[in-house]
Amino acid sequence: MGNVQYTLNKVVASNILRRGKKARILMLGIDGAGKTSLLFKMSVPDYVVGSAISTLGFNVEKVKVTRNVRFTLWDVGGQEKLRPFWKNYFENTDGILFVLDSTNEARLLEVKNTLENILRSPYLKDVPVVILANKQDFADALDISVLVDRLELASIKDRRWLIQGTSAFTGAGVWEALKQMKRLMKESSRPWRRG
Ligand SMILES: Nc1nc2c(ncn2[C@@H]2O[C@H](COP(=O)(O)OP(=O)(O)OP(=O)(O)O)[C@@H](O)[C@H]2O)c(=O)[nH]1
Ligand SMILES: [Mg+2]
Repeated sequence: MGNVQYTLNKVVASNILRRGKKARILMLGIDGAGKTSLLFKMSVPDYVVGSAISTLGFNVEKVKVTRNVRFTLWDVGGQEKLRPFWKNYFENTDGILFVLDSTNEARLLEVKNTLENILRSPYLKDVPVVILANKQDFADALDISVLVDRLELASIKDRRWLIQGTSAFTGAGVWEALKQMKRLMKESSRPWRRG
């Protein structure tokens, strides 16, 4: 009997390993930040950023981060009138990719308020956040250190977070962002959603 149970446990364990881990990642940020462009840069080989079509609903894509880890990425439209719907996507989220346009200094306060609102949600308690300082291919993009300061990121003390420069145009930092997210999730005490 003991042996049967032992064998059974081993089979179950190996099945879980083979299936790997799946995580639900939510991409948020105000309109024009580059969420959809980054989503496709992450999931579509040879993707080239195109004309601006603001997202009215959502896009969802799967990406393989490592042999065992897959992310389901949800990109939700960021126009102000759509933001009240974001909360419908919060439940079961394992990680937040918060995207901002590093060239748009005029909207930084809006970006700051938007991020703070998201992080207040009880559904997103303890959920790690990677802030993507996007459009770093532009010469006038704000430096990471300036963004840390202006967005008062040091005041985020209730979860793991980091900021990563990206460009959906060149692809710079895009892969790193996914790896960093995986690392933050691993470090967080929160259990992963079973995929
Ligand atoms: N040069 C450059 N352009 C970018 C980058 N990321 C996005 N863009 C452009 O910025 C515009 C807005 O990008 P989107 O990906 O549509 O932005 P979004 O965050 O999905 O916007 P909503 O769907 O309205 O919430 C598009 O014209 C993109 O081509 C980038 O890293 N570099
Ligand atoms: Mg979009």
